[in-house]
Amino acid sequence: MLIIEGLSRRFGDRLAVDDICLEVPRGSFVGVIGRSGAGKSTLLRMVNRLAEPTAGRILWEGADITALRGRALRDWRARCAMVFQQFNLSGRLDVLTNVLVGRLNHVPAHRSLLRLWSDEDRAIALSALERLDIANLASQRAEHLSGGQQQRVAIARTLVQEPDIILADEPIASLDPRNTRVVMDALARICRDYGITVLCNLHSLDIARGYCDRLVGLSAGHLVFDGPPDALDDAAARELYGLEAEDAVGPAVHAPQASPFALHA
Ligand SMILES: Nc1ncnc2c1ncn2[C@@H]1O[C@H](COP(=O)(O)OP(=O)(O)OP(=O)(O)O)[C@@H](O)[C@H]1O
Repeated sequence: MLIIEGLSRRFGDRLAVDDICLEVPRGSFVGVIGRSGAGKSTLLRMVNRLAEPTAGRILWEGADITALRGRALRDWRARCAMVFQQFNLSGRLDVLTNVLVGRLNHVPAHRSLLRLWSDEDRAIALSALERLDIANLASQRAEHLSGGQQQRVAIARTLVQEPDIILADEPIASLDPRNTRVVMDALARICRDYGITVLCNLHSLDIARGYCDRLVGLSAGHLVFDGPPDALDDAAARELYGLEAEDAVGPAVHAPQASPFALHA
């Protein structure tokens, strides 16, 4: 269980996140929604301590994450993997090596520095690529892949970290509709198959409603909605998005039902 207690973050005189409280059971797929500047990224970044809270606490399985320092903090960051909009791959390195970077916390420093990956680590990385249906790309340079393929490599990299939580910060913002589905399907499958908690910032309300089992809506740093997608009616969407609501509210883009987690390159 992830518990967020009275979490705030101030930048100068602006409260980016203001006194947020949440309880997220393990294995949830939570969509964090709201207009630009609402505080979504800041909230996610605080969970893995890329941003420091000004006030409040974050607890994971009862442990106070906000108090972690040094090695314990590095371990937490490995268990709390991030997926970014811009993939953050090393373009000149091949796909397999990019995924192996996710194993850094599991191997001795001298081996990772010399890139002496064990057969076991390679097998784990290949297996993650297979799970994402891109094992055939293992030897290609990352910069030669499409955006959707690169995001799947980034997700494979998080998988080999063996995380408890995946924090996905606008993971589909730079993808076309087809790749959007492929990447969201992958996150949904990981959440379901491995019981990994996924917190996913999304601009598209349609995608959030179609894929997430819970939506958390932020407005100017405040929590203004927390509930299942069906409970987000037009009035709630209007409170979240204001004048943008008519653009934001549309039919939900549902994960495919017949073969919900089919992935195609
Ligand atoms: N490092 C920073 N320094 C100063 N202000 C910041 C910093 N990071 C975020 N902010 C401010 O905090 C507020 C929330 O930003 P945040 O990036 O969390 O919002 P967001 O909902 O993720 O927006 P977007 O959807 O555009 O990414 C914004 O007003 C932003 O300008």
